[in-house]
Amino acid sequence: MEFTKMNGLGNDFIVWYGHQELPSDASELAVRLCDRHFGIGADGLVYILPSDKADFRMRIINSDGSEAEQCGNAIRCAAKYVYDRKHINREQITIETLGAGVQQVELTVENGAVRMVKVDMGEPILEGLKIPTTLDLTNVIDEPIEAGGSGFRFTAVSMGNPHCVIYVEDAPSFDLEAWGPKLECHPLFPKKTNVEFATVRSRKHIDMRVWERGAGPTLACGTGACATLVASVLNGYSDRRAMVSLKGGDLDIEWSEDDNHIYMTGPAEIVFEGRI
Ligand SMILES: N[C@@H](CCC[C@H](N)C(=O)O)C(=O)O
Repeated sequence: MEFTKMNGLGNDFIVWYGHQELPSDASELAVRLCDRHFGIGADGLVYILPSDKADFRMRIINSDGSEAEQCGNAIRCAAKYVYDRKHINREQITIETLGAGVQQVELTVENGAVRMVKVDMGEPILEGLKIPTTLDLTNVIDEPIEAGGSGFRFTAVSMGNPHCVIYVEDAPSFDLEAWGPKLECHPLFPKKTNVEFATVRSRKHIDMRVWERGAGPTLACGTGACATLVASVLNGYSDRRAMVSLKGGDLDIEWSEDDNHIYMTGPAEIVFEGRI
């Protein structure tokens, strides 16, 4: 099987092109191949498939074998892959996702290769988060949550996949390993959650570190950056457009007042090709 290794700000994927559908063993393959010692090593598998609604369809499997509804860094990688490998010759393309519908993607091309990708990530979902009991389902903003004997406050945002955004004093030095796993599997989130730890540096700049559902600490999370910007606006901390700095680099995120959509702009890279 031939694969391409790609990343978006260090959030890395094994990318497959040419399948008609997700293989039935995709989950086991993800666990084996994403292993950084016994496999190829990656945060997830990305399948670029045919679509009857868009130019392409993307499915993403986390390194633990679970499937995610959406992935911001992977969609930028998929867009670069199909353009650079000449499967499409347009700078505006559409990609269907499992949980966030069809997304419009705009490519910045230099010397025949994609350098930057802007994705219309759609509208953030603030309603219907399956959080039971006392919390108001339509507005889970700055609510208390307890994990491992410690108290935090969180804002819940879905970008098609679930995110729990928590503000901390200094995100880059925050102990992800201590709190990430406990919050990922917190009973408030029946489908588990991605957890973002954020520090607002100014109204236009947010530092964020992520503990991803099904993958643990990754260098970047595109949907997590979008969710963090939305949470920061809802809490009154930031403007509607800000740079979100992750361990692997920066994303430009805008929550448009005109159409309520989130626009994410960032790079994608092909690292190598291989056969397994
Ligand atoms: N890294 C991603 C998100 C990947 C999926 C996530 N782990 C989940 O299970 O929801 C991104 O860039 O958005």
